[in-house]
Amino acid sequence: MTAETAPDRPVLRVGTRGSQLALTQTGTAARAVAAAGGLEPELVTIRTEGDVLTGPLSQMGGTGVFATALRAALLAGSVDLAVHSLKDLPTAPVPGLEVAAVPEREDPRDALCARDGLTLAQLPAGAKVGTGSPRRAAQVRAARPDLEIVDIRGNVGTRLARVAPGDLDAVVLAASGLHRLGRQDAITELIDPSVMLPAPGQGALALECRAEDAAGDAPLAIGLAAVDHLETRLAVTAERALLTRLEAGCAAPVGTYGRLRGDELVLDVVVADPDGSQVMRRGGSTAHRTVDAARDLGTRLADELLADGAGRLARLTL
Ligand SMILES: NCc1[nH]cc(CCC(=O)O)c1CC(=O)O
Repeated sequence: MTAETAPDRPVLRVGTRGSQLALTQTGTAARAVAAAGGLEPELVTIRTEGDVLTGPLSQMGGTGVFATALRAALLAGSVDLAVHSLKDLPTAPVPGLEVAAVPEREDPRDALCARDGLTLAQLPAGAKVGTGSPRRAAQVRAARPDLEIVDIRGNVGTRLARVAPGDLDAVVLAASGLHRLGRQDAITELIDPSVMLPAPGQGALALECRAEDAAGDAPLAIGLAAVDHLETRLAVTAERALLTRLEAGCAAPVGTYGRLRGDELVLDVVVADPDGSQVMRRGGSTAHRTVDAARDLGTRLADELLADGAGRLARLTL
């Protein structure tokens, strides 16, 4: 990318989706890994199934539409590193690949972007709120049953542009994406997690490479170790273990938020009917700050929810 510097440094080929958000966050992550490993980053744009298909995301047939092509490029050796939005990455491990680093998370909250500076509580009855996410729809409906949910999709800019006279009164988007794109000016409320729990992994990135490149003292392994962030890894490990046990995908009506509070790892969960009629909440914590304890916490909360009948809800879509 920066041809004027050190032409003799080995090149790090980094796969990315072509959206503006993907290019921005991949560029930032790639520069950090490359700088720490003494490498020269080069972005390789890969067109994914999720960029090509149109229609509601919740009906596009399951998880991983964004990740599959990047993973194929890693396995084929055409790139050495893939940068994913963690919340779009399927939980099933891929033989031969490893999420070797999870950098420090951005703000995990969802953001309301409404006309006239309005908050969720201030929107008038009947106001139209756009989202393609069953998780967001369920929690908006639970908080404000009088609002109308409109199913939308498209990239962040497209969705923001729908907030216009005669169209939508508001949309809900991830605060992290808006920050990365420099569009935080559009945010009228950072929705508190007590009202809306984010998607598992929201705001975090997953840096994935071939398993044989993840360990040892090769430049890439050194670069990845330098950007890995333990607190974020613990939080997202608990969130993703929950999702795995619920057998829910990234488009499921499941919200969860893990974070350290003092010495404890705390996890909050919501599983909801997308129509807002049923909302199940759960919380738990562990005193052990290890990846294994984080995984156990997520699995345990999922088992408690399943025992209460959450399995039906977790597999519902809009
Ligand atoms: N499913 C789309 C998607 N995937 C990742 C982000 C950005 C947020 C993140 O990095 O978690 C977004 C946009 C959004 O949800 O508003």
